[in-house]
Amino acid sequence: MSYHLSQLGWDDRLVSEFRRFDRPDSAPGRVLRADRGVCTVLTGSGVTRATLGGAVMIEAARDPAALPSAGDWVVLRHWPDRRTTLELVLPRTTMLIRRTADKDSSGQVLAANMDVVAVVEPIHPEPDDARVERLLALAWESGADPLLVLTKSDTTRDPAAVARQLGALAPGVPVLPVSVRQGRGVDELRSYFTKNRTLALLGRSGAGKSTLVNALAGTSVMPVQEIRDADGKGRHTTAYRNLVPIPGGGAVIDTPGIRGVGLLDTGDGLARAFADVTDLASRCRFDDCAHETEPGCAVQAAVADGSLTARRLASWRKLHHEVEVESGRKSARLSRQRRSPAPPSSSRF
Ligand SMILES: Nc1nc2c(ncn2[C@@H]2O[C@H](COP(=O)(O)OP(=O)(O)OP(=O)(O)O)[C@@H](O)[C@H]2O)c(=O)[nH]1
Ligand SMILES: [Zn+2]
Repeated sequence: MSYHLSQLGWDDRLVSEFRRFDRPDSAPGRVLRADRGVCTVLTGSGVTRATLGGAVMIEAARDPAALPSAGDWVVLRHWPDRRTTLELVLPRTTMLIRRTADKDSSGQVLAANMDVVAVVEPIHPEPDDARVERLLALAWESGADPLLVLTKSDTTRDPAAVARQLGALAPGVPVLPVSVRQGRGVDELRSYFTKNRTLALLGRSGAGKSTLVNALAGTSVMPVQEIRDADGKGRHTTAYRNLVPIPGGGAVIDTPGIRGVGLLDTGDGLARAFADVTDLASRCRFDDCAHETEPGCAVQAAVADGSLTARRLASWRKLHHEVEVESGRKSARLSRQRRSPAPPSSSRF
């Protein structure tokens, strides 16, 4: 398939970023899939596999978030021995980042440069309020526009009622019930990545993300295929790609079905996901109100009059606590890094 990078959002900003590194043997591309040490990249002349160049490895050793991820715009270099290396990740406009399990609280980038992040939550089995809240905080934190997609809407008689109910957990976020089975909501979802934009899907395994990608792309692109050589030696190829270019323009990024994601909230993702609570808190009598037994606490007043549920307040507290603990760990890591200076920086190429 020949594909113009402009249909994936390659624009003037990226052109000028790329020009700074342009050499006769280099080419720009977008990462379709990132594996350990090797990426599948779409360039103007097709899909290619690239191993990570030295500069990228050095950077990633210091900060795993520097590793290329699906959606990244990158600079490739073609070598005389036909190898292709990924030399540089161009600056990201947005990124979905989760906290990894290691005790250093570093981040893993799930997707980059998307315009919209859809939190995908199934209506069946029962939607999980806390998961929706957590994923929405992650979506806000990415810098992209959040959207809440409720899949399998054919499993309930009144999808609009479920949308209203979950909409209360998503202030300022459009809520879209979708059923691929009945073909409902799919066209509306498509409108989020027209004009060469990129939509990322974030949700638990089984939420229906692959089914959605297939419906949006109009083909069966998602199922994982493992092709083995006839001799059974196990050359392992997979058709699976996290970023799927959509015929006619735009792209969808399917993030891995995640069991749980740790928040790595360095900006205002949590505050925006809980805009209702943040707004109440700004109206408490004391600036440092802990929203417990203080007089004039607008948050507790809202719980008392039923306009804020105790469950949502508890959820907000829990995520806040998590972020505070993690940022404590992160500053410990940064001060350790400062004590051991980085190796001298090498040239990019
Ligand atoms: N009733 C109904 N079932 C659906 C719909 N969309 C998906 N499903 C079912 O939900 C299940 C999970 O769908 P997938 O698309 O594989 O989910 P996923 O989010 O990609 O899961 P992972 O690949 O594990 O990340 C499958 O059995 C689908 O058939 C829908 O619109 N209606
Ligand atoms: Zn208060």
